[in-house]
Amino acid sequence: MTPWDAGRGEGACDDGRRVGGGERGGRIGITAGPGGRRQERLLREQWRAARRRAERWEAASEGERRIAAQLLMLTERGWRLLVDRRWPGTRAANVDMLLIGPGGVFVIDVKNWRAAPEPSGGRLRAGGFSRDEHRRKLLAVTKAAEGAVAALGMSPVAVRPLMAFAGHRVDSELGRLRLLGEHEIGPALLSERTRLSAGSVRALAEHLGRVFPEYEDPAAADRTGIRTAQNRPAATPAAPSPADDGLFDLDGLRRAALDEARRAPIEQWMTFLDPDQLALVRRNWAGPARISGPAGTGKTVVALHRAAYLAQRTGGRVLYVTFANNLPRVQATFLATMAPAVADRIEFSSLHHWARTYLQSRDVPVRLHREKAETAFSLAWKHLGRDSCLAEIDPLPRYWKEEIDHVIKGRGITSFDAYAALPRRRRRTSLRHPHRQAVWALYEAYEAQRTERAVHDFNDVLSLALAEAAGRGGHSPYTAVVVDEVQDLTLVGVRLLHSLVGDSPNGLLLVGDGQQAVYPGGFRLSDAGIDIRGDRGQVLRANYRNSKEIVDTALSVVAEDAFEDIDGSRTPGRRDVDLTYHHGEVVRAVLPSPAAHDAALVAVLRGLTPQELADSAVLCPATRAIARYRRLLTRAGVRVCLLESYDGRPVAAVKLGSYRRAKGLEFKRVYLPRYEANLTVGKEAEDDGGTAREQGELMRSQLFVAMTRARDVLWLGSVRPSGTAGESTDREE
Ligand SMILES: Nc1ncnc2c1ncn2[C@@H]1O[C@H](COP(=O)(O)OP(=O)(O)OP(=O)(O)O)[C@@H](O)[C@H]1O
Repeated sequence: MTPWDAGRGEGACDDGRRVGGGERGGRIGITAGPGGRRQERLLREQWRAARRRAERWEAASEGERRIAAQLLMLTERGWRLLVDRRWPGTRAANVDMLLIGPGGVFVIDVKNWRAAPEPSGGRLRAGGFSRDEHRRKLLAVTKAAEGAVAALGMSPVAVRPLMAFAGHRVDSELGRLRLLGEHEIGPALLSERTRLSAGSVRALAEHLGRVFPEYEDPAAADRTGIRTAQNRPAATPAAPSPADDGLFDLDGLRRAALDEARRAPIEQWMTFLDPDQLALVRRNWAGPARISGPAGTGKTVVALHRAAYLAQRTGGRVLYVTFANNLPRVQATFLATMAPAVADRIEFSSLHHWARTYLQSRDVPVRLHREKAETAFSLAWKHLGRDSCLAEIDPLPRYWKEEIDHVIKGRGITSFDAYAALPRRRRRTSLRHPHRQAVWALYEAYEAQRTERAVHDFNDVLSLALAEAAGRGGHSPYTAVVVDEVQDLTLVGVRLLHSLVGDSPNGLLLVGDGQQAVYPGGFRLSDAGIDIRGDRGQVLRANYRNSKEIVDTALSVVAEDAFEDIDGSRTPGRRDVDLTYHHGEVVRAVLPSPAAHDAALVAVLRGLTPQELADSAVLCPATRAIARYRRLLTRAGVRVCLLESYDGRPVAAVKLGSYRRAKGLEFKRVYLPRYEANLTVGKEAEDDGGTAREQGELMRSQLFVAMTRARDVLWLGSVRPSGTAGESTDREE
């Protein structure tokens, strides 16, 4: 029985019957029937041939030769193996093997130990003795390999250290280090998810072959255990610096990787980054840092790679937080695909969920009760709001609830004096002193009603967590905190996250874009006591998601809406964006009636292939519309997956959700039925002193976010009764 048979029997393939190519790294496929028997025969022949080739190596043991033979089997499936290489920058140190294949780059140290390895307390032991120096050396060589592949734009998350043990059965992990026995190594590597194309494997192997030249000190033969007996070069060339490495068409490599990713489902994750992005992933920052940039510039990509990189480097835990509930699930799925070795050390959570769990773990009672808190507000509004001067500005309670949530409680304001003097960021409607007094009275009445009911609202949860975190002594459980979509957090939320890591080097990373704020209110980083200076504030500028047509359409919605970012800078709505993607198109479907509009939407969705449908989303401004389109589509036989249930794994259904929930996500095709309905809000009301203008601006921001989710097609549905001036159909649907 070959180790490959063993792998099959132990479930290295999902169903033990298939595969070959696809999402796994060129895995061996055995199917039942005559074809399966043929494949099995081929497999056995390959194994015998690999064993013969491995015999040519002067390996110290039969077990090591078996490992070599297993890796040679991989070379039949598009993997490249570099054996016994010199560690650049050292004279005597060597690297046993570098293996490059669809599953990534593996830096391999082969061990022929009598005793089995015992990972314990983050250290490596065997036979009762510490063997940790071997772990440390392998991690150091891996770092050199990460630096080498970075020259080709490859993220460090695709490089993994691996110790292979001759004569033992092992399959475990020690931090980012994978420990595999001679039986386990082949099947384990083949079941790695595909992340590199054949062209990338070739280019990386050639590049690494030059950076890590063949080892040539014959005296070291015994030490390395495995070495080629033939064709040893007479002299070893010096390792070229990446800059001298003129043989690579880096852009070509990246383009090929991208073309491949674009054909794949939208959930495919990236291994190659651009040099600016990669530099941010690997950067050493002396304190809190911030990455901003327009929609689609790769902020989340960088943040996820950075989280994985920090988890790899530090061995500690990383907290990755966003405001929205659904996003952490999706991002956790992406990260687990991209960097499985560290996935269990990166915690993805929405801010409120994290705060509640944290308070529970500290035995702080939390009585979050949304409905009772809403009742408390309704009563306060009835008694003190609706007949006050506030009703002159906006007779509906919603605006005033937002004022309390986002401006007063969200910013941790606890006295009227502080509120009276507060610049109300991102709130356009100006409030004079009597209005602020009325708001404060409403706030106090709400707090009294809420306290009477003994319940908390969402802001209370964050304030309680902040008080607890600020008062706690000892070490934080996190070495780093990454905050995505930071513009939607409240000031108290940002203070809370800052308190977990303080100003420690590489501790806090804030990622976001003020133009995509979809909640009212705002704050400045300086209000949170976070000082981001010099190179710790970085801006990404190249949009990788949207074509010019889509960007122009989205920007035209917010063109008049200048916005203030969390660093206090003011930017015009129509900002400059560097475009790199050119394939997306805008399709406008202008229909004479709501019924015709909906029929057109259904028709276009029904015309999609299952894969196209899976890469599509229908986005609506409000919950009522979502319920309506859900019924409509389901009745028409179009499978629907609500965005709140989507977790980033490919699912054969069109996604459906609100503009807000689509935040941070992207789809190949985005359908916005009746998109223009919100465009006019607040336009007529311009400066009448009311809140319509501000609310219109918020709706436009949300529509902007929804539009910029589209990569290949942005479908804009609208209704204009026949004969209405300006009717047009840019493309028949
Ligand atoms: N270097 C790159 N080369 C090619 N594509 C890239 C690159 N960086 C990011 N992308 C792709 O661009 C798209 C946008 O990336 P991402 O979601 O990280 O952007 P973002 O700035 O967070 O967007 P938003 O703010 O709109 O949510 C993704 O499809 C991502 O895979």
